[in-house]
Amino acid sequence: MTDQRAHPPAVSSAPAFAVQNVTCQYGSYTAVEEVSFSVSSGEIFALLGTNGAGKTTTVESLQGNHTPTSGQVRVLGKDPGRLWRTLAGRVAVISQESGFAPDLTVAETLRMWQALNPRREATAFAGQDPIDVVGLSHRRDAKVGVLSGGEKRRLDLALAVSTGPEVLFADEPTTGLDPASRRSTWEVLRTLAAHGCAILLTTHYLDEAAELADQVAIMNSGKVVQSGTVAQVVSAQDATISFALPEGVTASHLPELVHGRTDCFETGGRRSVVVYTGQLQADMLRILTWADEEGLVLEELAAHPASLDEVFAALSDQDA
Ligand SMILES: Nc1ncnc2c1ncn2[C@@H]1O[C@H](COP(=O)(O)OP(=O)(O)OP(=O)(O)O)[C@@H](O)[C@H]1O
Repeated sequence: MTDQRAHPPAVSSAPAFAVQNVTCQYGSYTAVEEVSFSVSSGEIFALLGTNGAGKTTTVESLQGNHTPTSGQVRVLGKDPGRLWRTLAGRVAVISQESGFAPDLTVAETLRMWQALNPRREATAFAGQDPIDVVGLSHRRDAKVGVLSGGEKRRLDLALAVSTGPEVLFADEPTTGLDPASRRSTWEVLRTLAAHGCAILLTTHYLDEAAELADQVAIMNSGKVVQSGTVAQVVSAQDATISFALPEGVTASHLPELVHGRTDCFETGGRRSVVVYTGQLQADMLRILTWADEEGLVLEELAAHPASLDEVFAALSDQDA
């Protein structure tokens, strides 16, 4: 699979879209509180969070569908609440609810869309039929009403691709897709970004965010509680070192040896230890030096940085 991210994206200095100190209230209930982020051309930004964290409300304010109680929202330099129409064709939206006419075929739906939203020149997938790009060629003449959920998602993507957008708001674009379709959607998103499109991705699939996003923000109870590159976000969580305890060695040696906390467990009559550490390199060096000095062989020795799933679970647990 070609990694389009290997080519540096066309990043300009002005953000393609941004929210600054945005707060959204429904009556007295604060759904989004002082949220800020800014995304440049060619970047993929993943907005993550538990159910009800405030992602949709934030995205709706970027789409001009929700006016924040306070703060500023800009898309391609414009206030989307007032000037959404002027952004037509330049901004594409993949929403969770597709509003397609069920009696039109896939091809007719695309033609109607293109008539309403003229395509920009020299964009990703120039010269290609968007229906082919998303792998819907075999359903070109099928009525939209009979498409499966996954096929409708792909039609959504075809319409988004068809105008060559500068900004794409993609709300859970791979929900309901089989693994192969999911991967091909990732390729399409990467190609759009490689051609300068700024993408806001909301997803509950953390592997998807880890795979695609240049930046992520994790929301919880209306606030951004962690943000940065995936590497920065996972570095905030402890890494693990694990190994089988050699015969005659007890885990009580380890707390003095390492910075992190240790856990011991037994499986199949074999005792193993896990060290949770914020200082992976230093603790690994201490463990290896200790084993070397003691003449021990550490079987099943492994080191793992934290995953986005673990960071997400830890932040959700804190809130709980
Ligand atoms: N129109 C509304 N009136 C009152 N409360 C609302 C309204 N819309 C959303 N909320 C509340 O605001 C909070 C944030 O909702 P939002 O839909 O933004 O969350 P989300 O992160 O997108 O969740 P999910 O992952 O479940 O889609 C939730 O507690 C929700 O119940």
